[in-house]
Amino acid sequence: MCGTTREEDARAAIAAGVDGLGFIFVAASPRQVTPDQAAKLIETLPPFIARVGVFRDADEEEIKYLVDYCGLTQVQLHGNETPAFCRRLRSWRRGLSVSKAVRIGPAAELVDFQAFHDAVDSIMLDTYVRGAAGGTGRSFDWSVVPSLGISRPIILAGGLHAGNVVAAIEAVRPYAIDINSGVEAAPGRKDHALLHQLVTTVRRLEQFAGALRSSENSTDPPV
Ligand SMILES: O=C(O)c1ccccc1N[C@@H]1O[C@H](COP(=O)(O)O)[C@@H](O)[C@H]1O
Repeated sequence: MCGTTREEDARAAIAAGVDGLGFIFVAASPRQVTPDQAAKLIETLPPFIARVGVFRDADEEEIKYLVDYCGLTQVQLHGNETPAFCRRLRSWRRGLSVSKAVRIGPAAELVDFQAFHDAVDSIMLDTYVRGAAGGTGRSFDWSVVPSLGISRPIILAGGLHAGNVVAAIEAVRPYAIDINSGVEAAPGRKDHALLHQLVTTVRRLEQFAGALRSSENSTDPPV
């Protein structure tokens, strides 16, 4: 879950079952947190929860500083960061997970996904909206994803909410999803009921898919 600004939202997200929390360091965002806010929130988190810093065309040294200062385990890059930039961050700190966000839409950014193959740990797909870096609450045409030739794990983002998340997962089959404005009462203030509803929906789908896989793999003879 991205756009964490309050401790009660972090607690609710973890109780609902999210695997990671995102902290936005983008000045234009209504969900922006200061380094001190992020560090304090991160201090309260239990083990095994990913701590993700969200940046847009930030200075490399600033990102490195915030990784250490806040204890980030992952960075999510929403600007024009190049493969070389991503590669440098990834090799700077072994274990730091680097995700490049790419916006998809009618005027989609032209991206050579192969050039990012050995530069990032995952590709985040978000919706292209002119003039916006992210957090638009808008989804894109998921059917284009297979034609993009992405060879890294896909994190699907962009306007996901309890009402469309199953269709989104079925269409894209992503490694993970990122939720943000679809679980908010207002920018930066998560709605705990919406959050619970969305995460429960995803977990149910996972269990269902797991049950299907295990029945397909069953070696029991038919009765
Ligand atoms: O949420 C923001 O304000 C934001 C600002 C700048 C860069 C990224 C931002 N959020 C990311 O946008 C996607 C999609 O969000 P939504 O579900 O459409 O609201 C998500 O990855 C957020 O991490």
